[in-house]
Order: sequence, then C-alpha cells, then structure tokens
Amino acid sequence: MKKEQRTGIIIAAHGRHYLAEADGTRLQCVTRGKKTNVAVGDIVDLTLTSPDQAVIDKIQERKTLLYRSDQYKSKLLAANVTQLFIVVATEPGYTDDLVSRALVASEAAGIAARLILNKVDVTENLEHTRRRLEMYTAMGYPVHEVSAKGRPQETVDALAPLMAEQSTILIGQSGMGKSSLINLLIPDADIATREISAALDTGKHTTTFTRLYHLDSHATVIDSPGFQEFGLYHLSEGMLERAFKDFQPYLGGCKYYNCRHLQEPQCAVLDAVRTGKIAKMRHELYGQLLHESAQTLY
Ligand SMILES: Nc1nc2c(ncn2[C@@H]2O[C@H](COP(=O)(O)OP(=O)(O)OP(=O)(O)O)[C@@H](O)[C@H]2O)c(=O)[nH]1
Ligand SMILES: [Zn+2]
Repeated sequence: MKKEQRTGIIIAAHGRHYLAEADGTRLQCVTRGKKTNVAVGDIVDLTLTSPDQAVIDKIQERKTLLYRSDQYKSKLLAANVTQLFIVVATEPGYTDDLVSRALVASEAAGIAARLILNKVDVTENLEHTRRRLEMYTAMGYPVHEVSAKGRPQETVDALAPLMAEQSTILIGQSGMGKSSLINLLIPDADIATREISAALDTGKHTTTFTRLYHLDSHATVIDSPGFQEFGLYHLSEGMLERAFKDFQPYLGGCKYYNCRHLQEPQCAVLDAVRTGKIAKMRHELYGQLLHESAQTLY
C-alpha cells in the first residue's frame, strides 16, 4: 500500500508535538527519531500515518529563521517570517533590553522589524513613552501607535495594510496587549487556540505555545508566548556588530580593522557613544551580548 504524502505548514509546536495544516486539514505530527528542529512556519513534507496524523519527513528550505538561545541550546522561534512586530505599551513599562535583543535577533535573521506602541489611550505616560521610543525611530525602526481596546477599528486599519502579503511574528512582554491585538486581527483566534491546544494535548497551558494564524490566503501571523528573557548566545562577534543597526554607519571607521568597540583607541563606535549618537544602553547591551556569545557550551 502506498503511503500518502502531503506538503503542510507547521501551525503550532509544543515540545516534540507539532500541528501541521495541509490542504485545509490539521494533522498531528511527530518527527523521525528525536529531532526537534522544526519551527512554527516551517513548510514540511509529510507522510500520513492516519487521517489526522503524520510524520515529518523533511523541512523545506527556510527563507528566514528567528531564534533565541541560552548557554546550552538554541530555541527556534519561527521560520519563514518576513517581519517582526514588537508590541510595547504606555503601561505597564517595557524594558529596552528586551526590545533591543529582539531587534538584534531580527537583524541577524534578516527580518524587518517594527514597533507597535499599544494603549495610546492611556495618556498619562504617552509623551514619556514616545520620547523613550525616539531612540528606535532614530535607528530607522518605524513606530506605530495603536489602541487595541480604545480604538479597535483604527488599530485594525493601521495594522492590516502593514501585514498584507507578509508573514508577521508578534512578540511582546506580558501585559502589553499582544493577545488583545491578536484577537482584534483574527476574530476566531480564541477558538483556534482551544482547538490547537486540544489537538496538541497541552491541557490548560493554552498560552505557552507558539502558533500561526492565517489573516487571509496571502498573510500569516505568528503569536509567540510573552517573553521574559531573550538570550542571544548563538550570535558570533562578527554578526553582533552588524546586528546593531545604530552601529552600522560607524563600522569600518575604527583605527583597527579588528576593533571590538569595547575600549580600543580611535574607535568610531565608542566616539559615537561619547557624542550621544549611539545610546549608552545599546552599547552596554552589545558588550553583554559579546560576553554571552563567548559562553556557549554547544
Ligand atoms: N487601556 C488599554 N488597555 C489595553 C489595551 N489593550 C490591551 N489592554 C489591557 O491590557 C491588559 C493586558 O492585555 P493582554 O492582551 O492580555 O496582554 P498580553 O500582552 O497578551 O499579556 P499576556 O497575556 O500576559 O502575555 C488587559 O487588561 C487588556 O484589557 C489598550 O489599547 N488600552
Ligand atoms: Zn571600534
């Protein structure tokens, strides 16, 4: 008997359990052996083992791969995304460390990034938050102001055109309103999440897995669980300096061709930090990431 083959897209991942969608059908999938190198957004070749189950034979070539990592291993966040939306809000406060780490990850992966400032209806902190975000605008990252709860229709009107024909991943710290935005953009998101959770057998932990939704037939959105840390141990020194968009105008301007921009004399990056063209916080993060990249155990 000839086994049936399918091509599908991975729409959710939980541990070594994956859910794929192929020809409109959801399939529970496992990998061959102990492989865990499959990411949400991956296009995969499948062999059906039952009407709703399959084995992943092959991951098709990825256009992009976004990941984070700790000292011990890297963790795939999403495959084939074309842009990253980082959701921040007027309240509660966000941390520049996490926003910048996400931006560095996107640069390293060759993915465009935008910041979405949610809750602009909370006017107390609005001016302060806008000023904080100017740092990213100056680097060339667009900032879009929305209010998922206060002005839902305007929010959809602002975001939908940016997401057309794109595969967008949304990330944000807890409380920024990422779920509110997803529910606004994908009205059936809650139902889909319950179904996926049941299929993956994740029990009550419905928000702890990454999942992909279709906005329409040309656009997808990936929702990833709120992140509290964003390790970038996998980035090499050479990749790091280039992943800081604000460093780019100065690279090549240092006295020493192998300058690490830490304490070398006549360093164009350090000069830019001194004159305020590069934020101190960004340079400190760069130093921290250099340190992290030297600590990998894999
Ligand atoms: N004032 C105001 N509150 C909002 C807005 N959007 C979301 N909220 C509120 O902010 C809180 C957090 O929203 P969620 O959508 O659950 O945030 P989240 O980022 O998904 O947070 P986690 O589920 O913890 O990851 C909720 O109480 C929302 O009602 C907004 O535009 N304005
Ligand atoms: Zn330098």
